[in-house]
Amino acid sequence: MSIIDVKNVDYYYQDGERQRYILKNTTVSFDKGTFYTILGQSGSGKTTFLSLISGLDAPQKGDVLFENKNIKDIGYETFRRNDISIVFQQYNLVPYLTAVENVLVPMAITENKLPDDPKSVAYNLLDYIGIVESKANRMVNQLSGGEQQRVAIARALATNVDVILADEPTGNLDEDMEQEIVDIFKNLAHQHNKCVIVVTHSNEIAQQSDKTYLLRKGVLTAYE
Ligand SMILES: Nc1ncnc2c1ncn2[C@@H]1O[C@H](COP(=O)(O)OP(=O)(O)OP(=O)(O)O)[C@@H](O)[C@H]1O
Repeated sequence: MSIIDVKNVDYYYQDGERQRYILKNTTVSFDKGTFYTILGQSGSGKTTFLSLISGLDAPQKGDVLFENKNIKDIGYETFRRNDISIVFQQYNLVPYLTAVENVLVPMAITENKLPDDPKSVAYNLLDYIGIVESKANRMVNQLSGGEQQRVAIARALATNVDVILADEPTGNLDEDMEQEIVDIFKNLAHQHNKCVIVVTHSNEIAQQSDKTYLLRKGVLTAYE
């Protein structure tokens, strides 16, 4: 059974009198244990697609299902808090907190059952992702870009969700760092059975994913 189903979704922006379609009658499913990329040029609607499957925005027509339940019925806020995590290009960390404090933030918000000692879990997650304890205790704005993105991924894992979404997660990083981050995503899908969906304009990243969809002129097609 798929974990996310997009069913017959239309999404458009009103542009004066005209409706500008970003998605037209889109149907697609995503499974656990798989690393997906959504490939599209700038302005093709990748971020919009991610907003719809993360419950940050709602389609004008059609439905998004999580574990066969409509996310509208789960409640968008509840869905965002408990069922998915997002990694952003700009990291979106809280600059005046340490790395480990950033990882603790979603743990304080989620309703998911968490281990008794969230702090040691946060240190373990950071360590797993390559941030040792001395760095975990630093303010995040004193870490490099690649390190900050690792903290953002550890934060995405903190609530133990099955779906990890990412919007151009390596857009600010050099090639070596990009490869390390892509390897982490692969590992999360293949060793930890997560559903990982990365939107990107990078063919190099798409080639390393298990399945790629191309978004162009409102149409999402499987890319072989
Ligand atoms: N709130 C809005 N109102 C009207 N048009 C919008 C709005 N948000 C986005 N758009 C337009 O919709 C199109 C798709 O935007 P989106 O940000 O989803 O594309 P993208 O593929 O993520 O682009 P990029 O890679 O440059 O971030 C763009 O042309 C954008 O200008």
